[in-house]
Order: sequence, then structure tokens, then C-alpha cells
Amino acid sequence: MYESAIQPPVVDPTPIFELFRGSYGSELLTAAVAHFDLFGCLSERPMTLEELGDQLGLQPRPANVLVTALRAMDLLQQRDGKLCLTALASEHLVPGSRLDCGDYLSLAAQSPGVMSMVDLLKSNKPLGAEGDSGTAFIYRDGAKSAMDAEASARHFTLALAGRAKNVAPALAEVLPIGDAETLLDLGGGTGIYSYALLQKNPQLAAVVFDRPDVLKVAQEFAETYGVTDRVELHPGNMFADPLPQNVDAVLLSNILHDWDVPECKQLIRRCVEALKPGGRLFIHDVFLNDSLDGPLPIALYSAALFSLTEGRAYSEAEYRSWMTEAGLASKAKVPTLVHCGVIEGVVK
Ligand SMILES: C[S@@+](CC[C@H](N)C(=O)[O-])C[C@H]1O[C@@H](n2cnc3c(N)ncnc32)[C@H](O)[C@@H]1O
Repeated sequence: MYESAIQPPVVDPTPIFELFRGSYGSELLTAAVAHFDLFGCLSERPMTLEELGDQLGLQPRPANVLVTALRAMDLLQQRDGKLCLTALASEHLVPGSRLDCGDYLSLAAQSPGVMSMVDLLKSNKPLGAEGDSGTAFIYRDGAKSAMDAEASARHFTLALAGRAKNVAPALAEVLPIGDAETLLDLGGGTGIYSYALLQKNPQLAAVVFDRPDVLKVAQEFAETYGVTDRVELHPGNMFADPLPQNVDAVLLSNILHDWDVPECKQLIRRCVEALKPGGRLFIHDVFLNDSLDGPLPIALYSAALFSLTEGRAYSEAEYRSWMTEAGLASKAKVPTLVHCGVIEGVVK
């Protein structure tokens, strides 16, 4: 008897993911107060994001992640294109002000999580990038990757299954796969999302494209879900190797948030090249508000992505602009589960 990939959870697991990601909020807030004097800086004058980044010695990606979280916490706001303090931050986080709570927050200034976050913000490099372990979830030629060593690839791939098992039934339910016969699941990991779509759509076949050690796990999962006869496992580097061509649909599930903007644009372009005329790209991910000021759970997840990978969470507007640039007509976002949703882009 095979397992079902399309049986949804009885209880929505989203609160567990939110609680788990909560630590990023206190790390970013403590770093801003105790290590960057961010509120002191902005109490002197409003600044653009670029000016603030320069002042604090932060590159655009860490500046974006930190400021998005503080805006989502209602500590910063944007007026006329410049960042300034909210009433909450003005009264309680400006050093030396009568009701300043900064010293209280600074009790955690030297805690390992805060110190590590400060290093990551300053260096703009993900955890593991400079050690022997390599970075989790991403592979680029010439850099050490945890996805290219069997034990760590297995560990991280199985970890993601904890979310994918819960979300895949929702994706299979809402994804308008129509009469598509071929799906390319780029960076497919365990392949669970594809396997749910295969169980739901009997005419469909899928290619799961990922690193060779990850695909060992995808093979096991294909057996568990009883879809081996309709799955091809394709090892490669999605940035450099030829992708299967002339497919009806491409799925990028939780992929683009691992990469910086130039890589996101490159991947979307490569997906469009792989698609048939009229083919469809599905971006399944989380989405910040277009104004990059929340929601808080996504802003905190963005900090997690920033810490572990070369990416961050992006807004729907950011994704749509890259899709348009690549020649796709995008449709309205449809929610799945655990803050995820899917945007469909059709090759014009
Ligand atoms: C965050 S995981 C997403 C997995 C799955 N799509 C999901 O939604 O759970 C990113 C996946 O991309 C794969 N990946 C990263 N860089 C890659 C590359 N250059 N070529 C192929 N696969 C890559 C990783 O091995 C990993 O399985």
C-alpha cells in the first residue's frame, strides 16, 4: 500500500512554524539595539534604506532583511521614501530617552544567537559558507555545498519534507495543472510536491531535477508514494546544465527564496526557455507585502532564509516583475498552506 501525498493535515501546522521562527525576531531586534545602534541613528534624521545600510555597514540584502522585520514589528515606518521611527520606537528604543528599554534588551546582546546573527548581517554570507560543512539548500559551482555530501544532503532534504508533506496536498488541490503531461520540478528535493501532483493527475509525468545526493532521497520517496513509473530523476546544476526542454509546466517550489536577485532572474529565464509555447511556470513560495513591511511571520522567515542561504523572502510584486521581464503573463496568487502560495506565469 502506497502513502498518500494528497491527504491534507487535520490540524493546520502553521502555528508551529511561526513559533519556531520566533527566535529570529528577538535576534534581529537585539542586534539592531545593542550592536548597530539603529534606533539612535534614525532618531537623528530619516534615511533611505541605502543610506541606513551605508551608515550601519550593511549590504543591501542584510539591510533589507533587518529593516523589513523592524517595519513588520511596527518599530520603523517609511514616509516619503525615507525610514523613520514609529511612536513605539521613538519613546522606548532611542538611547538616552526617558523611557528607553534598550539596556534591558541588551541583556541578550552577547547570547550566541544574537552574536551569530550580527556576524551574518555584517558578512552577508550564509551559515556554513566559510566552513567545511558548506551551505545548506544551495549549490553553486566552486563553492562548498551541504547538498553535495550524502549525509548532509539527506539531513536537509528530509528536514524539508516536514513542511512539504503538510503543504503538498494543498498545492495539488489548487494548482491548475489542467491537461499538462510533463512537469519539471526544479530543485525538487524529496519530490513530494511532484508526487502529490502525480497522484492527483493521472496523465502527468514529472522530472525531479536536483543534486545527485538529494535525488537518492527523492527515489525513496517516489517508491513510498508509488509513482516511480511516472518520475524521472535528473541530476544536475540548474544554473549551468541543460534543462529538460519542451515541458508543459515548471515548478519552482521554495527555490527562488534561496537566491539573490540576479540568480532569481536567471532561473526564471531558464525555466521560460524550457517551456513549450503557452507553457506555465508555477512559483510556489512565501510572499512579503509589496511594501516590504510584513507580514511579521514572513519577515522572520526571511531572516531564516537570509541566515541559511543567499536569498530572502520576496514580495509578489518582485516575483511578478521578474516574470514579466522573462516574457510571462502572471495570474493572481493562490494560497496553499504554512504561509505559502503559488503564482502562475504563462509563456506569452
Ligand atoms: C529549499 S530546497 C526546496 C526543495 C523542494 N522544492 C521544496 O519545496 O521543499 C532547495 C532545493 O534546491 C536544490 N538545489 C540548490 N541548488 C541547486 C543547483 N544549483 N542545481 C540543482 N538543484 C539545486 C537543493 O538541493 C534543494 O533540494
